[in-house]
Amino acid sequence: MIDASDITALILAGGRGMRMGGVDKGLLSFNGVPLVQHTLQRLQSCGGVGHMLINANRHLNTYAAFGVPVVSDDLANFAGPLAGFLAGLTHCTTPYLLTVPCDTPMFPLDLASRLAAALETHQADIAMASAPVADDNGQQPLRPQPVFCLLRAELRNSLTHFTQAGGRKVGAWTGQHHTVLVPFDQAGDDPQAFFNANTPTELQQAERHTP
Ligand SMILES: Nc1nc2c(ncn2[C@@H]2O[C@H](COP(=O)(O)OP(=O)(O)OP(=O)(O)O)[C@@H](O)[C@H]2O)c(=O)[nH]1
Repeated sequence: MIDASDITALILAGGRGMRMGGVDKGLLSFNGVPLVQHTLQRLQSCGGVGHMLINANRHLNTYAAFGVPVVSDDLANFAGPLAGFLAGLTHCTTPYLLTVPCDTPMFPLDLASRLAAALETHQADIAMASAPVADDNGQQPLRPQPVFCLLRAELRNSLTHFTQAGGRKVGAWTGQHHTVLVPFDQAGDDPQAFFNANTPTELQQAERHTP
């Protein structure tokens, strides 16, 4: 059984945040608390992870003040979330890495435990969340949530090779491995859990949401 102490959570806060005006999203206030701190507290309160890392590429001293090791991308020029995955896999000392973006403040509290259970059950390499997303036809099909992944740490070499060859898409890399999609559409699941705040308006919307 995968124990919480076997899992390091990596908070992805290394993006450009262009739709937010180019600001460092993790440091934006969410109900009076920086998004990265809110994410840390939510991960702590769920108890499913034993260790944490912050992945950031700007304001490193500010991030360090949250009391968790900060790791930056080795890949240059904001290469995308996979650059963050690689930084996390390089620095984590546990057998599993959980990736959680800083801009999805209502993410499920049982994220780690459900991904871990699915990884074990299916003997998979990667467990990726999937969640209902409204489409233009008023339907809510399940869609992969590629920045919510539980990864085996031994995938580091694979990701190194993939990114060295120029690969940048999360799905293109995870598709090379045994990946299980874990649906978060069960009774009791918050349909807004994977709502991510890319713009100032969306951040205000998230603040108004009461889970
Ligand atoms: N380490 C790292 N993380 C990234 C990078 N780009 C995006 N991310 C993270 O991946 C997650 C999803 O990012 P996006 O919303 O697609 O990109 P963003 O940079 O946050 O925002 P936009 O520039 O508006 O697209 C967020 O948690 C980002 O912090 C990157 O170049 N490096």
